[in-house]
Parts: sequence; structure tokens; C-alpha cells
Amino acid sequence: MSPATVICIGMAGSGKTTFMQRLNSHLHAKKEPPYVINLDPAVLKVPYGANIDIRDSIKYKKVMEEYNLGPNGAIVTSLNLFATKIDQVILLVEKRSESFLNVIVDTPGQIECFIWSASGAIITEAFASTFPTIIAYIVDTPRSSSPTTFISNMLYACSILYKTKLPMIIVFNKTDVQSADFAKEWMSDFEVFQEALRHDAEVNDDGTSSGYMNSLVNSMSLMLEEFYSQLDVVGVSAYTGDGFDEFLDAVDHKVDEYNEFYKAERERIIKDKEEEEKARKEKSILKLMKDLDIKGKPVRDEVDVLSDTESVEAGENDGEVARDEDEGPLRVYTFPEDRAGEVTAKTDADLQARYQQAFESTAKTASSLTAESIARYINQ
Ligand SMILES: Nc1nc2c(ncn2[C@@H]2O[C@H](COP(=O)(O)OP(=O)(O)OP(=O)(O)O)[C@@H](O)[C@H]2O)c(=O)[nH]1
Repeated sequence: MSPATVICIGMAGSGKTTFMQRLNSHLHAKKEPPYVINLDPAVLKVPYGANIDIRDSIKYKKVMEEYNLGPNGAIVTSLNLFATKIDQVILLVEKRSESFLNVIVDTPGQIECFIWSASGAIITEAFASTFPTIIAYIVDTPRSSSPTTFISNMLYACSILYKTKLPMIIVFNKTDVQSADFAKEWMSDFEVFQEALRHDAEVNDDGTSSGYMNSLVNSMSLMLEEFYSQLDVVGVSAYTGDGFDEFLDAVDHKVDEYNEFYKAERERIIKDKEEEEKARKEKSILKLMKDLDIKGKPVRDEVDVLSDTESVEAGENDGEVARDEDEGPLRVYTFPEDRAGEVTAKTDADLQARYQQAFESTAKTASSLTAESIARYINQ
């Protein structure tokens, strides 16, 4: 059975690394140790034992110095460098896939460096086309307790879902500080969310609010209802380990969903792409043949016709041999030696004339060039 891959994504400080550490120890305690991958090149310390660590092959600080980049540019470049080896990574994981049930992947805190970069897409796609892959979007619960921050976070999650096209679990972390019940309620009951929004506006209104913000958040929350229906939502505490069994149940549920819907959809997309590529190749071959003026006829026939270059001036008659009106009978039988003589004589005279012409024009150009350079020399 293919191991389920869980890619942890979340804003900086949401607790991805702590979550990974807790998930790792939770699975170890269940005697189901996972395969752990760290894709954050800038992290100083990884508090869990990673089987594959991007920092082993790519030195973030050197990338910064060598390519003269800032912190985010260096993360993207490190990921680009890593993405070139992703097939080897997948092979490594595949080789050992019999001995674990889960692959867990940590990503950089700067979400956009991973989600919106080409390399992030390549890495995600490589996993998703080999193993059932799901996204765990980690949210800092205490920092999302205001309706506006909450909706911003959900919009971000929504964009990630549509970008990756993979099943997603929203993980409300840090429930030891604040329970995630309020968020679950907001996601399931639109009226409760509106009430919270109204209350927030009253409490925080300093007289500068135009009401525009509230109506915008209102419409967004309506729009997000469809998005919420596709999600599994769990509350966890990476500190205490609370909610991790529930999280693993959600992973199982999403893996079933992946196998049922996403896999078929992905296969359809890949097939469509292959067909598109095939059609594109056929079209460009046809275009090439047209440019070469082959017109779809078998190439050998054309070569035979085109080989008679002596009788045709370049560009004339589209490469076809025209017969002179006074050429006489279509076919005259002569002895091979005579024919050879005729051709040689004609060719020799022709060649002589062409050499002469070429020599004259070259000499002319050369002499005028020499005159020009002498004049330039005298001027200097
Ligand atoms: N109270 C509480 N704090 C937590 C929990 N999980 C993480 N933290 C704290 O949140 C802060 C950020 O945690 P990290 O795990 O470093 O977060 P991260 O998302 O990996 O951060 P970046 O790698 O910078 O993106 C740290 O101070 C953690 O101690 C939790 O469940 N409860």
C-alpha cells in the first residue's frame, strides 16, 4: 500500500515545525514511525530526525552569498536547486515505502516561496503523482480569533487548495491557548460568523470605519461556504498532543477522498495534457513540412526531384523541374559515355562563368575595402 504523504503548510509562526515534531513522536508512540522530510532550507534547528533534509544538500547561506540574494530569493533558489533532484527523492521514498504508512513534509514559513514558486509546484506534483498526498494547513488559532484575521487566513487556505488541487485538512493549532470551537462554528454556521463580525465592529469601532470592510468580509464568508464544505477541520495542540488522533482520522478520510476523486481527476488531467502535447507536436511537424515545402508528400520522392539542381535557379518553380519548351523529345537515348561528356562540358562552361563572376565581384569588394581602410588610416 502506498504511504500517505502529508505536506504541512502554514504561515510563519503558526507552529508547523512543532506540529511536525509532535506528529512524528505521536506516530512513533503508535509504532508507526513516519518518513520525515524537511524542505525548509532556512531553519536553524530541526527538532525531529529527518530522513531527508534539504539542508544536507543545499546550504542556504551560500546560496544567498553566491547568487547575491535576499532571504526569500534564497529560499526560492534553494527549492529550485532541490527540485532538480526530486525524482531521486521520490525514488528513495518509494524504495523504503514498505516500511512506513506516512510521509510527513515540513515546508518554509514563507508560504508563497513554496506554493507560488515553480519548484514548489514541481515538488508537490512529484509526490501527488506517486503517493496519495494531502495538505495540512496549520493555523495559529489564538491569532485568528478576530473575524477579519480569520477570513484572511481562510482565503489564503482557499487559494492553496485551488493552486495545489489536493485534499486539505485545516489544522487549528495551539488549542492549549484557545479552543478551536469558535472557528468550527464560524465555518459551519454563517449566521454565527455574521454575529461575531457585528460584535467585532461594535467593539473595535473607533469612528473611522466606513462599514465597507464589514460588508466585504460578509460577502467573502458567503463565498467561502463552498470551500468549507470540501475541508476536514481539526483542533490540535502541538504542545500537549491533544487532537492528534482526530488528525490521523482526518488523514485517513482524505486519503480515501484522494483515491476516489482526486486520483481519477489527476489521471484525466495528465491524459488531457499528453493528448494536447501530441497534437501540438503533430501540428509543429506539419508546419515544419510546410515551411520546407514538403507538402506532406513522401520525402524520398521530393529528394529525387530536388536533386536536379543544375536545371533550376534557386526560388524558381517552387523546387520543381520545369522543362524548356524547345527541349525536344521527352526522352532521348544516348550512350552513357556521351551523356557524361555532355554534362561535363555544360557543367564546366557554366562553372567557369560563375567562378569568373564571383572572382570579379570579390576583387571589387576587396579593392574598395582596401581603399576604404587606407583612407581611414590616413585620416587617423
Ligand atoms: N502554546 C502553543 N505554542 C505553540 C504550539 N505550537 C507551536 N507553538 C509555538 O509557536 C511558535 C512558532 O512555532 P514553530 O513550530 O517554530 O512555527 P513554524 O510555523 O514552524 O515557524 P516558521 O518555521 O518560522 O514558519 C514557537 O514559539 C512555538 O513554541 C502549541 O501547540 N501551543
